[in-house]
Amino acid sequence: MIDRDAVIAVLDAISDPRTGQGIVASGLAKGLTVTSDRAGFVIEVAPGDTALYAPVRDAAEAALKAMPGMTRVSVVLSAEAVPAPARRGASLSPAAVEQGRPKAPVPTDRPAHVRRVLAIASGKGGVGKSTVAVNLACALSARGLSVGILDADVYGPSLPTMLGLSGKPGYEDGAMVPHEAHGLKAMSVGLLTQATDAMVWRGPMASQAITQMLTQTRWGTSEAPLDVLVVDLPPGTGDVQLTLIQKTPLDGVVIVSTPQEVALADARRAHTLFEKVGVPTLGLIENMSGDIFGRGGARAEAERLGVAFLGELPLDASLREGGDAGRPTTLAVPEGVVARCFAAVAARVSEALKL
Ligand SMILES: Nc1ncnc2c1ncn2[C@@H]1O[C@H](COP(=O)(O)OP(=O)(O)OP(=O)(O)O)[C@@H](O)[C@H]1O
Repeated sequence: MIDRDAVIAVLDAISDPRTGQGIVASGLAKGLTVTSDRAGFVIEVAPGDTALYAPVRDAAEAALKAMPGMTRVSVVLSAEAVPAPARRGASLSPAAVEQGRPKAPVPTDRPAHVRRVLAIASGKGGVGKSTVAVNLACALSARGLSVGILDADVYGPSLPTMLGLSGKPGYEDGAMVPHEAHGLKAMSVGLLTQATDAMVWRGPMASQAITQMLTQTRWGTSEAPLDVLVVDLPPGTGDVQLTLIQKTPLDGVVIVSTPQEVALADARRAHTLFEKVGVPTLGLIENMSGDIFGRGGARAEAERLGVAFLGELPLDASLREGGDAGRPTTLAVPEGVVARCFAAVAARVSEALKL
């Protein structure tokens, strides 16, 4: 059983050559995902810095692989198209936003026979976005809706683990056939590629692959359309996310945050990004709410932003265990606190999306 703190300690023993700090402490390791036997994250650097950071990636990979119980490690070194400081501005600049939804009300990438597309986003990695995506999908399905889930989290695809999926999707009449798990139709970038194949997942290729999975998967048919497709986005507000949300006809987004200020600041940034491209934020969910991280931060933030607060999920070992075992807690313990929380969120989301 790999412990997230142990992973962070291992990574912080490696220095960021620019700052001299540990690579987690310096913010270099992004989107860190730790499951029971795997870990992965992404290092985003300016194009001129790849040679400088390649040894850091190699050292991190070697150090993680040496941890007892670790079966798969994915460290992605990704060079941005423009240097990082300029990129952040560009993500939210009027020029970027100009290309957004309001000017293009009928995006071409709408998947066929899918009534609504709901994104699950977070400003920060590791806040429980995938956990929320999977459990919310189950809760929507429990309302009698036909539900699909697309794991677009190129930095750390966790759907295969969380739903117990393996094997490539089928292919029929020019379209991919999604897996079925717990009544959900499911696709994940993790099923299409080895996550260790770092180079494949550079920005532009990542969004291309996701667009393909979105539009070339048989989610529904004319007789049996899919009611809602839940898309688990990669964490953050960088290029991959921007391209995706500009290309994808999202009907709404649910933003997941932990209660700490750092996570909330990123959640705020995510909300701003979606707002600017015309995708309504259906609400904020506070995850890992409770003693360790505090409570109530996301509710207050939702109020400040003028969006709905959808609920708080406690820090609960069953969520982690359910995720690791491929059995979402919402289904495993249907009368529990977690399932009740997601049932309420599903009701509000259904209403907002007119499902
Ligand atoms: N409320 C919770 N209580 C306990 N563990 C949780 C909770 N929510 C999520 N986790 C665990 O935290 C880890 C990270 O969660 P998850 O993969 O859902 O986050 P994420 O935001 O999708 O991460 P990333 O963006 O880095 O892919 C997982 O091991 C998950 O099981």
